[in-house]
Amino acid sequence: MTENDGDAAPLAELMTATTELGAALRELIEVSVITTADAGEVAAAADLVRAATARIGDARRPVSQLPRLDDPSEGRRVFNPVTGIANPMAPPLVVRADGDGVVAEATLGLAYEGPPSFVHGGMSALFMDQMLGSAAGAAGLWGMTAHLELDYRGPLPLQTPLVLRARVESHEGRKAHISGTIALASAPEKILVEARGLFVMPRPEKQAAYFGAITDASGRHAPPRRPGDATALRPA
Ligand SMILES: CCCCCCCCCCCCCCCC(=O)SCCNC(=O)CCNC(=O)[C@H](O)C(C)(C)COP(=O)(O)OP(=O)(O)OC[C@H]1O[C@@H](n2cnc3c(N)ncnc32)[C@H](O)[C@@H]1OP(=O)(O)O
Repeated sequence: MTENDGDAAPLAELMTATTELGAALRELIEVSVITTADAGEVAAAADLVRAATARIGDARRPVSQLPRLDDPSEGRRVFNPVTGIANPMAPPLVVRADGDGVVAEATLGLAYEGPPSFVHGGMSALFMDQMLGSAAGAAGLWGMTAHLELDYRGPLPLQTPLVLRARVESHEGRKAHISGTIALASAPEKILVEARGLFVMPRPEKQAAYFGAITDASGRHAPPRRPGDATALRPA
């Protein structure tokens, strides 16, 4: 938590409630694409969802303001669309250090479908982008995706445990070359998706232009104290 978060108890309560909402929405998304309920039931569900949206929809933060629950200087982004526990778009991937890289497991439902019964290729690119970025972070580097390419060697089945890996291959100056793979957890040696990416730490003037107006939940901005803290919020 950052020092300006105030009392820890309400924040813990907010984290619990927000995580609960994320989990409930994740279930809702999956059920919404897999349900065989009739039209009346689906329409009634839509009304319920709109009522829920109205209940919390009036209080909104601007895009330049980080959520109260985030602490990017410690890598906590609860609404990240791949790893964020509170973002229903995220499986979420739980990325952990493993050897000289990072690893995560995922079992994807029908909300991620591309070809019938298989994962959408764009989803694989999204997950690889995040995994490559996490590998950079785990190696003490950071950068924005400058180039990302994938080879799809075999389709990824839905509802089947997958294993995702990434590692930094080389780095020099502001550039890091990072690779990643996706395979079935039951056959980890048979690579189905291969990714290669170039991550570049933006030059200082670009960092300032991109992130200079970002504030924490109390409206305060603090300049980065280390390369990974483009939106660092700890007081200098
Ligand atoms: C245990 C786990 C812990 C984990 C703990 C941390 C977790 C943390 C996870 C976060 C994971 C987020 C993962 C998602 C990451 C995004 O989604 S980032 C969003 C998508 N990317 C973007 O929007 C970037 C858009 N592009 C840009 O803004 C600019 O092109 C860049 C990338 C900032 C580079 O601009 P710049 O700083 O002016 O760099 P520039 O001087 O042009 O180029 C520098 C060098 O890179 C080369 N380069 C630049 N672009 C390219 C290119 N496209 N192709 C080839 N070479 C290039 C240049 O040729 C140059 O090479 P050298 O001449 O130095 O050899």
